[in-house]
This record gives sequence, structure tokens and C-alpha cells, in this order.
Amino acid sequence: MPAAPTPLTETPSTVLVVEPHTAATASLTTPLERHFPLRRAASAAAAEDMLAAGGVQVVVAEQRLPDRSGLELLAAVRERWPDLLRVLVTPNADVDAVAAGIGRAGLFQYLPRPFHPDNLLLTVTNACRFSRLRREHARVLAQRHPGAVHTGDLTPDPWDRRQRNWCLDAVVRGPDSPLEPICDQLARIAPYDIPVLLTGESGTGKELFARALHESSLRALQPFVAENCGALPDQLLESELFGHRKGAFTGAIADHVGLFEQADGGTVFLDEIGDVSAAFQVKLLRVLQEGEIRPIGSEQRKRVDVRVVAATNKDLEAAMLAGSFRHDLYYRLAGVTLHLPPLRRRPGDLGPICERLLREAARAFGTPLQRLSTEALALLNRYHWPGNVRELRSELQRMVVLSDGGPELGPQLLSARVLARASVADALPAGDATLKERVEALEAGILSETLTRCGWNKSRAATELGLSRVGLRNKLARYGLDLADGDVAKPPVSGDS
Ligand SMILES: Nc1ncnc2c1ncn2[C@@H]1O[C@H](COP(=O)(O)OP(=O)(O)OP(=O)(O)O)[C@@H](O)[C@H]1O
Repeated sequence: MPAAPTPLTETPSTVLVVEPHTAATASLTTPLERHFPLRRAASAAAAEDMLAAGGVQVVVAEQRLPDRSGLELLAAVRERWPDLLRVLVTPNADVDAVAAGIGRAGLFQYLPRPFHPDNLLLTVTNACRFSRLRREHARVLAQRHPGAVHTGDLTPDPWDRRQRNWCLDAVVRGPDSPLEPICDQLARIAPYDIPVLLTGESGTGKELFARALHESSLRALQPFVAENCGALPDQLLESELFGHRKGAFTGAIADHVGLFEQADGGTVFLDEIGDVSAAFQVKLLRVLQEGEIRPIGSEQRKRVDVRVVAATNKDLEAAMLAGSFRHDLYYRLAGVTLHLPPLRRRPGDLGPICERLLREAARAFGTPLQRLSTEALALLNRYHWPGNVRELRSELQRMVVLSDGGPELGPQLLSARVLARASVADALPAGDATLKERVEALEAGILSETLTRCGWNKSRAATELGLSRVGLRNKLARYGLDLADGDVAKPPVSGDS
């Protein structure tokens, strides 16, 4: 039997106990009345009247009530007052019947009789704690994003699909996107201080997800700091993360506060974690195990309270097997692992992401908002996006700055790299394509590839291909690859915001 919990000492939650006057079994109020402000109702109707008056945070109901079942009452409570936490007490004989309706009532917990009084106290104490945590979470989010309507809920309730976490709006995705279940999972784990490992190719949005996780958590008002661990030699990385004292090494001309200390109370995002040396893995493991840092050159340890989110585009499990990544560190970092699929595996996301990126580009360049033509979008869809969304942003920025400012961005603005690959993709065995279609696709691929190699100099390309200039131009027009005469593909606009 669990030890009786320490009841909350902060502003206590008010608990409504709903049980018939004639309850033959031990009253639910006895274990609770010394610890919580209680209200009592003897029927479902009386309970609803009392809840309408407000001031209650937790409802504990008996299943057998004179006018309705406890489960029906709690389902109705969920509809009218979704924020209240609901606990149902059932006679053991009713458990099977009740189980089917638990989802509808969105219960925090149900307790079959007989139970130990401490179990009831523990359940209600946890419900009150949860209620307070949820109010605190809503307050933090409202402070962080004034004006936004937050309908998120921390209740781990797999039946409730109506809740939406708007911190994830930054993650653009199409309907039925493979990112959707990942967003669901992220919203669920955000309030708990479990370490998260994000995996996926470069540019798939690992840092974006790490920020959304931070924003959705109770740490949202505290700092989020990010470090690219693969970019620095060990000593510099150690100093960046844990700090150093003046004189600790050549060049340490002043004390430096490390990112773990700067992020105290918040989140540290360790990018490219798969690239850190074996020696640094040991140092990081110690910090994570002990929850303390020791700046280089200091004798003193400092306790820090951070949530660690790590990311990698490497296969860490393979690295563990190969002995290049420590098992114990991996398990410290990968409390929950979220894998972000590459953009080429999410064709439904491409259109919505392009729209968002074009809006961003119009804002950044002060140009009118433009959209992609159907053909341009189709060609973008055929490209394999090794650099994922980062590369897509660069491609679209390039199209915007090369365009004449008209409302539509056509395929002639696509970079040679995208066009070449998109056409070659057509040439790949396509299941039910006819021989003629596949030969044409191959021809388009060869044209693109030659033009790319010749820097889109059509005279040179025509000579190389043994075609006249007119013949080449006709073929390009046929495949939608025609740029204006003499046009030479410019290098892509690089960079990322
Ligand atoms: N689903 C998305 N919706 C909107 N923007 C996105 C999405 N995915 C990625 N991005 C944008 O693409 C860029 C690259 O994303 P991010 O830096 O998060 O990727 P990453 O996986 O951390 O990359 P790396 O491994 O190279 O560090 C960012 O500007 C990010 O905002």
C-alpha cells in the first residue's frame, strides 16, 4: 500500500464529492475532509448545480448515483467544464461495464472498491497537483504569447483529439502529414522533464521541434539555448557549455558563464550530439548524472536545473554498436526519441511549407506575395531535397529574387540543380509508365543535365548534344525547361534565417 502522500500546502484545490446519502460503503469524504476544502452532492443533478456555481477543481463521483451513473455525470462534466479533473469510484463488479466509457468521460483516474483510504487520498492529491500544474502551464503560455487562445491540455488523454497545441503552429505540415503523430507525441511529453533525442537528416526541423518542445513546456518563460556540439573542439565546447574561470587556459581572460548555467530553469539544445568526442561524452554524462556543472578552472560545482534536448543526423544506435557512442550517455539523452522524416517522404507537406516560405520571403525582401505555378510545384515535388526545408527555403528565395515580380513563379525560375534532378527522377522506372513516356523522361533528364553542366549556355549544350539551337529550344519548350534566350542559371541564394 502506498505511503499517505503529503497533502498540498499551497492554495488547496476544492474537491466535490458526489455520493448518495445512503451509501452503504465507507463514505468517500472521510479520508479527504482533513486535507481538502470539500463540497458534497448526493445526486448528479445536485452536483451539476454546485459545479455551475464555480470554485471546484476536482470531482470525485461514485458510480452508483440515484439519478444517473457516475460515469454519465463525469462525461457531462467533461463537456461543460473540461478543465475539471474527474475521478470515478466503482464497485468492483462494475469495472468491466465502466471500462468502455472511460474515454468518453476523460477520467484522471478510476478506483475500484474496495480500496485503501490512502489510495483515495493519493489519487485526489495527484489530481489537485495536476490541476495546479495545468493552471500554471496555461498562465506561463498566456504570458509568453499574450492574445493567443490556448486550448492545450496536459491531461494524458489519448481519447481526446480536440485539444490543439498552438506552440506547434511553427511546424508547418499538410493534412495527414507524418509529422502529425510526432507533434502529438511532442505535446504530450512537453510538460514532463524527460530528455528528448531528435533524429533526422539536416534541415528536417530538429531545432524547430526542440524550440516547440520548450515553448510547450513549463520552462517556456526561461531561456532556450542551443549549441552546435559538432562545430567545436573539446575544450571550447566544454567552456561554451559549462563555463570557465579567468586564467583557466590560454586566452581565458575573464570568467565565462556556460550555457547550462545561462539556461538554468530552461532548456539546453545540444545539436549534432553524435559528433562529440569520446572524452567529451564522459564529461557530459557526468553532468547529466549529477545535475551539476564545474566550470573549467573552478573547484566548485554548481547545481543547474535544465532540460536537455539533443539532436543528431547520425545513427546513434549504430554508433553505439560500433563503440563510438557510449550506451550510458545514449540512454541519458534518449528518454524519448522522435525521428523526423525527410521532406521527400512528406510530399503532402511541400505545398503548405512553400506557402509559408514564400510569405516569409515576401516579408524579408519587401516584395509582393507570390505563389508557385502548378508545374513548378510538381517539379519541386520530384526533387529529392537532400538539404530538406533549409534547401527548399534557399530555392524559393532564389526564385523570388529572379522573378519579374508577377504573381506566379513558373518552372523557368527553378535552379538547374532542381530541374536536372526532377527530370532525371522522371526517367527512373515508374511502374506503369509507357516506353514512350520513359524515353521522353530520359531525354528531359539528359537535356537538363547537359544544360546544367554547360551553365545553361544553350549554344554549347546544342553543340554537345548534336542539335541545332532551334532544335534544342523546341525540345526545352516541350519539356517545360525553357529559360529566356541567353539566360544563365544564377547560383542559389544561400542562407537560412
Ligand atoms: N515543418 C517545418 N515548417 C516550417 N519551417 C520548417 C519546417 N521544418 C524545418 N523548417 C525550417 O527549416 C530550417 C531548418 O530547420 P532546423 O534548423 O530546425 O533543421 P535541423 O534538422 O535542426 O537542421 P541541422 O541538422 O542542419 O541542424 C529552419 O529555418 C526551420 O525553421
